[in-house]
Amino acid sequence: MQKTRTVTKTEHTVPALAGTPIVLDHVGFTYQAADTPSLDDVSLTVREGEFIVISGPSGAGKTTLARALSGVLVHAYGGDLTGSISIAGKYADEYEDVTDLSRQVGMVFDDADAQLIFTTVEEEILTGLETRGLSADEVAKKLDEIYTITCTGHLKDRAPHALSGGQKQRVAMAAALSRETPILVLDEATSELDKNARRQVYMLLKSLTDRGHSVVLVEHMTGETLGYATRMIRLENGRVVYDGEPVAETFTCPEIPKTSVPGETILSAEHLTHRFGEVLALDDVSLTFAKGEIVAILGENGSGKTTFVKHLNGLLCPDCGHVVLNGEDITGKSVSEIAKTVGLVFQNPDTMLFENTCEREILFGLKNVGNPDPAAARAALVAVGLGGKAHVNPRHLSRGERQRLALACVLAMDQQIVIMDEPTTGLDMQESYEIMRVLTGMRNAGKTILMVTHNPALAEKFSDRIVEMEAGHVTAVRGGA
Ligand SMILES: Nc1ncnc2c1ncn2[C@@H]1O[C@H](COP(=O)(O)OP(=O)(O)OP(=O)(O)O)[C@@H](O)[C@H]1O
Repeated sequence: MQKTRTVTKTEHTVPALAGTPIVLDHVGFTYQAADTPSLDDVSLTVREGEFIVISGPSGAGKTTLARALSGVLVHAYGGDLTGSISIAGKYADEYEDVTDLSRQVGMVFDDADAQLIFTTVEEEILTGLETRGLSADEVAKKLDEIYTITCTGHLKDRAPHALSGGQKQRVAMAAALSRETPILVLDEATSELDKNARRQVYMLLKSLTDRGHSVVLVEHMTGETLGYATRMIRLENGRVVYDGEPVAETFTCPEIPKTSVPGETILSAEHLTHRFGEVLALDDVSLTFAKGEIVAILGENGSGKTTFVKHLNGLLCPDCGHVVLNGEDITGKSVSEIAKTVGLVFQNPDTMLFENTCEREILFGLKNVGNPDPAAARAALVAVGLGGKAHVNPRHLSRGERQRLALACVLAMDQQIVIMDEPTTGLDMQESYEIMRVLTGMRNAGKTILMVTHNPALAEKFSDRIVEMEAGHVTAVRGGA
C-alpha cells in the first residue's frame, strides 16, 4: 500500500518500470478536506526526453497532477489515493521521503516564496550543487552557467525574500536546475516571468530534454510553448481530456464594448523615487490616471511595477515625490483611509487571504468599510465565477480560483480605483477574458483600473493606455485598444 496520511485504497498495479521516468496507472486522488476528487482515473507515462505541457482551466487538477508526477502527493498530502505512481523504476511510496524523491525529481512550484529558504540567492543555488559531489572547480563553473541561463548573477548577494515576484521565480528555477535531476516538474513556474524570460526558460527546458531529461510543465501560456514542447495534456475536472501533439489552444475573445470615455484625472504620481538600500527601484516616475480608464503596466521582471503601484495606496512611501488622489496629497494619510478609495490586489493572492470561507474573506473587507452585507459578498463571488464556493475554505481553492477570490474581495468594496498586480496569473485564456469582462464593466461604470501584467496581448486588447517600465523608469506611454 502506498502511504499518504489517510490513504484508503491503492495498488501497485503495474510494474515500476526501470528506465521509465514516470508511470501513473489509474490514479485518483481526493484531498482530505474535499468532497470531490481532484484527480479521477488518470493514466499516463512520461518517457525520457519528453517535454510535456499540461493545460486546463483553474481548478482542473493540474497542480495535483504535478504533485502526483513528482511523487510528493504520496509523501506530503493527506487524502484518498487510488491507483499507482512509479518514478524512475520505484513506486512513489518506496522512496523514504520528499528528500529521497528530490534526487530523481526537481520540482518548481507556482509559489516561489514557499521554496526559497536561504539568506542569499547564491546559497539557494549552491545547496543543490553541493549535493552532487562535484569538485570545487566544477561547482564554480556550474554556478556561473546557471547564473547566465537564468539571469540571476546580478542578484547573487541579495536576500531571496526581498526580490520581485519574477526574480523569485528565476531563483527558484535556478535552484531546481542546480540539482540536474533526470525529471523536472514545474507547476506554473513561469507565471510571473516577463515574456522574454519565459521564452528563455522554454529554450532551456528544451535543451534539457534534448539531453534526455524529462520535463513536465504546467502552463497557461500554451501557445508560447509550441515549438519547444513535444506533447500536450489537457485536464478538465480531474480527467485527461487530451493527450497528444502540442496544438494551439484557440479562444476567440468576444469584443467587450467600452460604453464610456475616460473622464477627469483622479490620481497622479509626481516624480516618485524609491530606493531599497542600494537598489533604485523607482527613479522620478510621473503618471496620471483618469476616471473610467483601464491602464496596463508592462515591464521586465524587477523594473519597478509593483513598487510603483504600492505607492498609490500608501503601502510604500516615496523617498522623493508624492501621490495626489482626488486633488489631495496622500502623504501622512493612513493606508486604511486611502483604501476607502484605492483597492489593491496583490501579485500573490495568498498574502491577502486568511479567513476560513470565501464569503467570510469578502465580509472581512466589507466590515472594515462598515458594510458587512452577505448579499454584496455573494454577488461579488458570482461576478468572478465562484458563486458555488461561498462556504469553501480559500486554502482549498486552486491558484487561479484564489486569484479570482482576491478580485471578488476588491470588487465588493466598490472603491473608485482598483489596482491589480498580475490579475490573470494562474488563469487560462477563457478565465482571463472573464476577469477582463468584470474589469471592463467596472471601467464602464467610471472606475479606474490599473493592472500590472506580463501578458502584452491582454494589455493591447483591453486597456485604454499602456505604460512600459524599465529599470525604475517609465519608457513609454501609448494608447491601447
Ligand atoms: N522589499 C524589497 N527589498 C529590497 N529590494 C526590493 C524589495 N522589493 C523589490 N525590490 C527590488 O526593487 C526592484 C523593483 O522590484 P518590483 O517588485 O517593483 O519589480 P516588478 O517590475 O514588479 O517585477 P516582477 O515583474 O518580477 O514582479 C527589483 O530590483 C527588486 O529586487
